[in-house]
Amino acid sequence: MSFTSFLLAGGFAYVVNPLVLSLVGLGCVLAAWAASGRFHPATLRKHANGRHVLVTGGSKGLGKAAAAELAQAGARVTIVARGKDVDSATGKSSLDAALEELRTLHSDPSFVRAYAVDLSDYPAVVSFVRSLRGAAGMPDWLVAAAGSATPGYLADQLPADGKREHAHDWLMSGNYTASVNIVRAVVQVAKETGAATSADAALSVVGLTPEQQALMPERIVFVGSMLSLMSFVGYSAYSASKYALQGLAEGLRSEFKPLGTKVHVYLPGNMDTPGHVIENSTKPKITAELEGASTLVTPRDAAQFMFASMLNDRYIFSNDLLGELVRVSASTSAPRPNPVFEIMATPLIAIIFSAWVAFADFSVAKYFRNKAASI
Ligand SMILES: CCCCCCCCCCCCCCCC(=O)[C@@H](N)CO
Repeated sequence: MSFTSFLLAGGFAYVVNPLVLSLVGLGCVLAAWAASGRFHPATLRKHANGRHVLVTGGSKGLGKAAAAELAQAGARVTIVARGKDVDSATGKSSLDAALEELRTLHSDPSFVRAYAVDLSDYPAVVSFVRSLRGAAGMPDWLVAAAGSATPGYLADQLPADGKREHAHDWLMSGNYTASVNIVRAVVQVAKETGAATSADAALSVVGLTPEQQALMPERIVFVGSMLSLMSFVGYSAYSASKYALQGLAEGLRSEFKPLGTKVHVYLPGNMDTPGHVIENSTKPKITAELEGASTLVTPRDAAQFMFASMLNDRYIFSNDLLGELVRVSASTSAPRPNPVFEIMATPLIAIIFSAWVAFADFSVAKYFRNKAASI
């Protein structure tokens, strides 16, 4: 064997083979991802028809789009939002407007309900769940879609005058605390049922007696973001709250499994929503430039992808192709739907992702260099 053919054989074994394997893995991962996100209205109808679904943040954006799909699928839908913002033209809050709109989509308008609740206020959330239980029963599914984004540099988001309420605090309360509160309130109201007997103690699972277990939802989906698994300039406050949500979901996925409660985390990219318009008003230019890599989707497409993936029992998923790559390369305790293909694809994704991070650091440096040069 000549030295050249030795090198070629070595090169093939060490570079081409792994590359081919990685590409095959990636192809299979992406094919499975696309298939699991394909929405079939009949499938949602089959699973959601007659179920009671509670949607937080249901007055706008993804929450409202999700509620619309559910209403069309014949679910009993309850939306919750703060409901404080009143449209000066119509005199109606976004919550009332969404309720009206959703009722037109349902074959039985009385199946759609709306409650104005500040989800960051735990006692208020508990009394809401108590009254919901009386009015419509406990939810079969819980879609925790409440949240918002106010990007900005940390140096521009310092607490003013010792005021506690600033981006790093209120994104935590609006995105994380609001979501954990609704889950805790549902569990708390479930725990108010039935006096515990000694038999219950033996049969209790993760702190709930059989009677209480029956009141737990079948599915809980937390709406995170691609920024639950990565971050960059301008998103420190937002991303922290979305990482927190992801950690919560990861713990609860394991804990609620013996109850038969399936936990999911959805990691959308950017969506064409009222919230997106607001966030763009405080978004640094460089932040917008870096996230340009993800495409804007309609909340309806995002909601459909979410339900399709949930019903395919994906635990953590993104509708964005880059989001799927980020998920596959993330090192978490999330179960993998296709472990073999994902492990095969990982080296290639890790190379692309590292290149992106280097590119992002370079872009940030260049942005501020050019900014300084422009004056
Ligand atoms: C192999 C992997 C390559 C990785 C490339 C990463 C691309 C970065 C795109 C980040 C987009 C962030 C979208 C979420 C935005 C969001 O949640 C807020 N705008 C809130 O609304």
